[in-house]
Amino acid sequence: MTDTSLLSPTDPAGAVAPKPAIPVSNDGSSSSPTTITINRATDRHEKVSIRNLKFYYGEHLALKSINLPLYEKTVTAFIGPSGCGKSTLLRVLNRIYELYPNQRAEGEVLLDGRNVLSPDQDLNLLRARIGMVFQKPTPFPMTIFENVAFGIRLYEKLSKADMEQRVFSALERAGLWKEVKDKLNASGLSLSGGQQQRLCIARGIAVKPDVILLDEPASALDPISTGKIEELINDLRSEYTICIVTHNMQQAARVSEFTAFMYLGDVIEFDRTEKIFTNPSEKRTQDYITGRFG
Ligand SMILES: Nc1ncnc2c1ncn2[C@@H]1O[C@H](COP(=O)(O)OP(=O)(O)OP(=O)(O)O)[C@@H](O)[C@H]1O
Repeated sequence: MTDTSLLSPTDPAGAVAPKPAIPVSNDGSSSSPTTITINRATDRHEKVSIRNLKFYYGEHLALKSINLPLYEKTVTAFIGPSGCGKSTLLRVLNRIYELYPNQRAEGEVLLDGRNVLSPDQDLNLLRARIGMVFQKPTPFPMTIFENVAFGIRLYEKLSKADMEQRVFSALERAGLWKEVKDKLNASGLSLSGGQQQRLCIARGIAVKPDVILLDEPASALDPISTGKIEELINDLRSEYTICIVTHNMQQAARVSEFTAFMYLGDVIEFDRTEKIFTNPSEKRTQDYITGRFG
């Protein structure tokens, strides 16, 4: 499987006063109990709009009805206790779940206004636009250069010189160039875990994605490698729409601008990260971030 993808362009930078928090029900209407708070921002462009998204593993409803914006050139963190649906939500966004039987999604995931769940969506193109990096680094058993070139070849025919330039700049962008420039023909598997993870990020960036999905990208790494991944996320946010699943709340607070707290297949609260971690609207969010459960 190819685990890369791309993301897009513009971000209306600027700090804007958020709209008042609107308690909404699971289906996004605003009429029901104050169990869910989705606090949309007025100063951001919605790159991805998730609407009434349900997801099933066989008969098991793993996502109940998610309504959520993902803002362009913004890092959104997904937090919540084990099994709440964080990874499942990421897996829906680039339809990677379709590699497995008996898994299905309902609802809409609009990328630049177009529903990527529609049957006529080209899956290769989708996975180029929305790339994914997994918890465990997944370099291919080929050279460092070829690991990055591989994804590009799936989508584009480049001259040798253009290919080299694209690969080199992806390695540079992923903060790996200095460490690998003298051994581009060594196996990707010969790198350390942290380097392998940055190689996977380089592979994703190389196809010029719009969105990058990071599923616990640093949880298998030592603190120094984790720091490098966080630096890289900070560096990439100006160009890409980034979603990160993490169990590390300090990490979510450090790297993200928005945070979604998930619980039992629902997004319970979505807001600016600072609000979530200092003054959440929902008691369940408060209980989770203060360690009362999870
Ligand atoms: N392949 C699968 N088949 C059936 N059920 C699954 C499968 N993968 C996940 N689930 C179920 O879907 C729900 C959501 O799982 P998911 O892995 O998305 O949670 P998560 O929040 O990412 O958990 P964690 O933090 O432990 O990684 C859980 O109830 C889980 O048991």
